[in-house]
Amino acid sequence: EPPGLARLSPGAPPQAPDLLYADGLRAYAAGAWAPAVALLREALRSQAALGRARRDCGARCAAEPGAALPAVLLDAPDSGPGPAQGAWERLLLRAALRRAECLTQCGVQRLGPGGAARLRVGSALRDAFRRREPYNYLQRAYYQLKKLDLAAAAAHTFFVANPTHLQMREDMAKYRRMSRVRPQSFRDLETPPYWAAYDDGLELLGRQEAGLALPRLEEALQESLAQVESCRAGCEGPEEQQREEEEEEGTGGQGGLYETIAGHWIRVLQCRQRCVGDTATRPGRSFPVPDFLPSQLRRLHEAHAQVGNLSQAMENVLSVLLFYPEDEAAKKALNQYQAQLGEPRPGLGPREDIRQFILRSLGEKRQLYYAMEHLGTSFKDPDSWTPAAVIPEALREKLREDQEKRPWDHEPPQPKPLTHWKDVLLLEGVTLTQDARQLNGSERAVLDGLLTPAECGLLLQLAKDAAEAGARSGYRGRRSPHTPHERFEGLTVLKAAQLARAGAVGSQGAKLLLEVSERVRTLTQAYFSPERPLHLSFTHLVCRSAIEGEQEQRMDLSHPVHADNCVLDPDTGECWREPPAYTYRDYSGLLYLNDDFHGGDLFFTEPNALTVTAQVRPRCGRLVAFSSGGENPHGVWAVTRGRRCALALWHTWAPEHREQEWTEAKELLKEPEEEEEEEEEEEETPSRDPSPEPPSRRLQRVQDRVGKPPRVREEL
Ligand SMILES: O=C(O)CCC(=O)C(=O)O
Ligand SMILES: [Fe+3]
Repeated sequence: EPPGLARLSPGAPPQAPDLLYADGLRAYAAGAWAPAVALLREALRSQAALGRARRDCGARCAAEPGAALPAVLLDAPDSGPGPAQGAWERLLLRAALRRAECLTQCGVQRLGPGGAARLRVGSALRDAFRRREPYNYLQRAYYQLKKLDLAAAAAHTFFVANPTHLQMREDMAKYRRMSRVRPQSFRDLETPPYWAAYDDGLELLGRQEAGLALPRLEEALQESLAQVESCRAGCEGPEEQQREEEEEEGTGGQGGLYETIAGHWIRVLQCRQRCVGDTATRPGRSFPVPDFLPSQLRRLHEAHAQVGNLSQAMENVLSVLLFYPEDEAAKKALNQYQAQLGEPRPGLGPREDIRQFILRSLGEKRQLYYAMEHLGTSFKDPDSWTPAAVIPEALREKLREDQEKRPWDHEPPQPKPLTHWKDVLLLEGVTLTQDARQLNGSERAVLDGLLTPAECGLLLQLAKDAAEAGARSGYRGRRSPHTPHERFEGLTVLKAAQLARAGAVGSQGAKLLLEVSERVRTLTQAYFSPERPLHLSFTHLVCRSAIEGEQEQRMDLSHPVHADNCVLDPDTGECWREPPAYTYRDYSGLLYLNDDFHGGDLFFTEPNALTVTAQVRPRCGRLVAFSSGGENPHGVWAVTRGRRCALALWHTWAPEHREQEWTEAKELLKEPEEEEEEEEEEEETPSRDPSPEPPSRRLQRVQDRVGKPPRVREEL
């Protein structure tokens, strides 16, 4: 029997997560897949049970009369005559003893002998669980057991929290290629549901569906608050104490009774204050959604106002004002709602949940600032709404200085509305393969999975058909403008639409070209420019082919090093944003369609145009996106065999440089049915589309040619 299985006797109280995990990994290493799965799952279950028990017990014991703090102690120490000297000490410590007793009993009831203390895990393991490491092992074990649905779910769960994990990226691609894995299999087994509610709410709002968005937005807010509570309960657990011991190790943090109590209490408060940020940080991200709660309240009041729920709009906007009393937009909205409501409604105030939340948080901040001023502890206030009055005078000056000195500490480097990221990461299996850091640059990214093999096939066919149509009309594939050793064919979206209209190419391909360019635009905007819309300014499908017999001793490039929106001077490294460069291009995208050619890798260089800093191999569905300026000089190595096709497109912030042809092409490609609706009586003119073929069949043909998705037997 593999090690550790004895731990899994049914009905027994949960075992310690770290022991289970260690046994699970041993079983895994021994290739005992089924026990590995059982143990790893039990480790996750036990860890979750521990969290739940702590939260529930915390809530229950806080509500227990004997264990709650006497009301008299809840007032500030200087608010009038308190209990007689020495009495508060007795009251406080008696309540603490009683609370500890309650928590211990509750833990034993919920988790068996030893309670929560028996299950506590070290910080390294806690981090591993936070990083969702067990899911990486789980997915492989499931895979070995041929449980592909679960394997894909586990892989996805891990990948969500580790979006740049290289191995998992490849594994994910393999799962996607497996015909027996359905898209629904890629589900997240861990992310708390409030993110789904939050994303749904935003999406519905984006579609002007305020009525449908409201329940989701409300759910998101309530569930985020619940998550904050759960996180806060965790702050009272032994882990915090342990962290404290670890941090103080070697610093001789041995105080007396009150120093120790105060020290521990400060840690608990610091931990609690971190909870909103934790709740607002999506799995796999380093930074929280900024102003998570106030911004949800803003959306709520606006949505309520839109559907005419004025009193709820009031409650929510008043809640925003609790965070930011000087918020001009909120004040204006408030006046408007008041005017619309007519007579004043005395009962109408801010939301109770938010009022409580703010009061409690401010109380904690006061204590933390007090300790900072008088005990020298540190506290980095995570909130931007803290009123200045809460910060002691003596600290204000210093904090301001720090802020000026180190702005990056206070402004996270990527304060983008992370909601859009969902689209980037999860849009039909798109994955972030390399980010700017991995590509040694500032604004660069490689994303994979934008096209299926069938779609690449369709676009390649389009390029081929268009080239043949050109040849028939006496227009031979030109030599490349960049090198005499290659041929070069470019097809714009408008040309593609015209050819489709004339029946020279399939309209499927032409439509796909439009659709895909929009897909790239959406992703590029989400990734690089979420707060400012990007427009397509130019799109074309480019194929470069090696001219046979002219490849010996080639020294030149397929595309010399250049920047896309400025004229690069390699001698000085400067880049002049002036004509003949296309100065209005802001972001570039290259979406590759194939890899069956030699050479042709894209590379980035230093501004000297010589030193290569990163290199990308084209392949079907891979998008390289980057800012178009002098920070991204790039070129293409010679294509020495075969034909390399890519969709090259540029995005602009300037609406006046939006591609007109795109709209024209869209018009041209409108379904005949749609046109018929407009011009009801028009006869169908067969010349337009000589041999219409049902789209499904045409797609099928492409699939036949590209080959079925390989039934992957590869070792993961
Ligand atoms: O095809 C490529 O990989 C790069 C092309 C390019 O840089 C351009 O057209 O500006
Ligand atoms: Fe370029």
